[in-house]
Amino acid sequence: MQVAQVIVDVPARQTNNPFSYSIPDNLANQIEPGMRVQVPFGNRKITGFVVDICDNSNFDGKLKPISDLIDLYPVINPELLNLADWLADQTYSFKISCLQTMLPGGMRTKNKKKLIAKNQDVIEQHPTIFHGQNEIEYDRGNFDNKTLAQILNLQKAGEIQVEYDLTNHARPIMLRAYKGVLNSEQIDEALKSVRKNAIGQIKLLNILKGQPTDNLLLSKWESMGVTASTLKNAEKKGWVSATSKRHVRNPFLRPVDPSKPFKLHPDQKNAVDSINQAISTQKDQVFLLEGVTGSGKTEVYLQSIAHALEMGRSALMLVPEITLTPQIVGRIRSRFGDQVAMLHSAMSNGERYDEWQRINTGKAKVVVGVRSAVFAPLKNIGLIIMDEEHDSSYKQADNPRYQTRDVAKWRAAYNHCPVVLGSATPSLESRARAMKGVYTLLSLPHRINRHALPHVSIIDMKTEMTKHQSVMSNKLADAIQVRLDKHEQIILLLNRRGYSSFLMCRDCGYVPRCPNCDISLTMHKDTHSLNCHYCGHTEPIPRVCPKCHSKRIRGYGTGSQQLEEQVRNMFPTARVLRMDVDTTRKKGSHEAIIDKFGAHKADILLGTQMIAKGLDFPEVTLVGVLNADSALQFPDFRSSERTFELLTQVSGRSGRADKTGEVIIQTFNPDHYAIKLAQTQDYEKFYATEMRVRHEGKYPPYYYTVKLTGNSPNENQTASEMFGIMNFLKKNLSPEAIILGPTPKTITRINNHYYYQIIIKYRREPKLKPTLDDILIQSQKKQRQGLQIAIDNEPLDFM
Ligand SMILES: Nc1ncnc2c1ncn2[C@@H]1O[C@H](COP(=O)(O)OP(=O)(O)OP(=O)(O)O)[C@@H](O)[C@H]1O
Ligand SMILES: [Zn+2]
Ligand SMILES: [Zn+2]
Repeated sequence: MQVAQVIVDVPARQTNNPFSYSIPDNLANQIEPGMRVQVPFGNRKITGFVVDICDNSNFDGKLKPISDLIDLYPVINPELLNLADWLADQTYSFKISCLQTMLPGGMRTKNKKKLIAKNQDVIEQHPTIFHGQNEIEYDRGNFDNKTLAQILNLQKAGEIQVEYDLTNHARPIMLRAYKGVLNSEQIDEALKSVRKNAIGQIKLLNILKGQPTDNLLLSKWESMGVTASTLKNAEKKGWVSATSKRHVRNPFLRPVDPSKPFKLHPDQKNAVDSINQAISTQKDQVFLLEGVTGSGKTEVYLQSIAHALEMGRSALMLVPEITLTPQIVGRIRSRFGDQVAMLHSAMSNGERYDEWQRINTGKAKVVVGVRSAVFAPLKNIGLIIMDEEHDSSYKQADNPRYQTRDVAKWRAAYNHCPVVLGSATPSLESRARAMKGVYTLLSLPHRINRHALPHVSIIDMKTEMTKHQSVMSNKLADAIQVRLDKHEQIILLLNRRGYSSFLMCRDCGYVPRCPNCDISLTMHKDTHSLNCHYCGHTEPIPRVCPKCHSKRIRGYGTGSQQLEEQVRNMFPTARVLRMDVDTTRKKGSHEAIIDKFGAHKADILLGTQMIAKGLDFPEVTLVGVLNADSALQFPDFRSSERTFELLTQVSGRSGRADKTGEVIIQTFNPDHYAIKLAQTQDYEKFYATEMRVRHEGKYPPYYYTVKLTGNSPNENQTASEMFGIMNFLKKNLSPEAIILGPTPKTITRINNHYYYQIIIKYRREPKLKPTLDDILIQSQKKQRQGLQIAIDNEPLDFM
């Protein structure tokens, strides 16, 4: 008897141990690891992943059998099954959540499925399955195990295709395709038989004469001047045969012109040579490609990907959330065409599924995507690239709380291929590893255009005058005018969305706060509302103060909406675009803004940090940062690094082509080292300074860290549970481990839940892993009492 080991999905009773279920005899050898099944659990049926199959006669038949198959082929391949084990261990999360994370959204729930026959023969040979239809809905109730076994065999043999029906919109679209079936003599005969004025038919026959007999889509025939009705007629006469081809939704909104590789500059060539060497020798070496903004890192990626493809292998390129994607994807597609698949959070479930399918079946060899694409089912990976490796979007905030970099390195080791971490401002962790020789450092110290980096000036807002109560200094306003006069483009960064950051009564000082969270509400003028950016609460903007009824209630702290209004008033003839979360909600709006600005149909692009990174607009010669202090204000050990990185990245958008660029940074902290060093864009000095700060404060990369967060609707309960955990940690860890807290989080209450945290800092702590595993298992019981515990290995922040 065969036994399936199944990781089940029971939210309140999670465990990493699989449960055993018997496989019904007539499905023996049909079920594979990586398929999802339904199994009985208590008196319910639940879903789970098969992780192993064993032939074991020790089980005496008391095992309950698997009740249903959810997948008809493995949706998790052997590499990813292995990875899930490691990931669960690394991130203190349950295997089930790791496995679910690996599937594209939309496939995580139970979907309807369709079986599509490859051709007429399959339909005719299996009347009990297809009943003469080309495609049927797969419903488990309709088939006994024997028929199911037949279906599984057919799918393995490629005779039928299994489609997941994700939503109504995502239903596969079938297109008609026709191919010629006559030989040339038959064609000549047919030509003689048709009437002289049957122009369509004559045209079709002549095309058939010159063409190999491939299946061509109707649209293709139409582009050659053959109509659908001509083809239908020809089908009746037996000149052509018809089939249906599945239409793959195309997530790439616009066509891209092909591009040729550039002749590399010496630094670029050096980098490409080293990377390609590692690809050729199948070495899982990690490179840190440190290149100033505009130094041609992307070209290095492209030529290394080309080499991996030449070696018959695939390539995975990861980019940060949303911002970079449209421009970078365009550049990759222009080089590698249809081999490229994209995985992106702004895609629909259907689009993501289609791309996932193209990757899974080996049709797509190059994957470009955000964080979750690190789980793309690519096989035989020859190169993994992480662009902007320092970016915070690479760390997942929810379970499993993984760092993409670590997953990338795991996959590189598994596939015997190199990883390239690219950045102008590498994370301190990565740079420190490069200094120790764990990573190989490759550097691109010059801009491609050989211009110096843009000139950066700092404006002290404590002393600077501003125009008409605006957030803009006179100097910045003047500089904008100069560029407008020269028809050059400008980027303005204000890292705060909404209209005003809060509302305050000038008479009594009242500030409207969120009823569910410990935070003031943000004013949004377009929706005429006060919004909470944490829980989504909204309420109307009051006309009078709810407390003292004064009419003098006003917004404070300019957000991007208000900046847009101010800029339009100050420069009435300038064409202005705004890019932030609020203007890019609609699908395609992000690309639309980038396209419009790229085509110079606007003069000023303003927005939040979305505009800071990766964009490559040659006409931009001025970048203005309205409030460089936004990130510095956070009480966190990484706030200097974030500030330096943001300022350096946004400065890098200026002067990328033949015109020299300029940057103006407004700040209330002109003497802070992160701002001063961003002015000279001196990463080396920043690295040295910040490493000293981290050393003194016992922060990463000198110390490893873990953050434990607890929350519940009851503050006392949260606090006392967290004290219990702290005592447990103290008892189990060595005296060298530093345990901070429990303390309330910076924003203690979110959505009426109270948050407390404990930080552990350590250098070597062999007992930490078992202790935290224990806490994870214990947290299952606590969860039933309303307390949620999260363990974050190497958290991004201590807030
Ligand atoms: N060898 C080359 N010859 C000519 N032009 C090049 C070469 N390499 C890159 N370029 C061009 O130089 C510009 C800057 O390069 P690229 O965008 O790749 O830099 P980057 O380092 O990735 O930038 P950033 O990190 O600032 O986003 C691009 O427009 C690119 O097409
Ligand atoms: Zn008031
Ligand atoms: Zn709220």
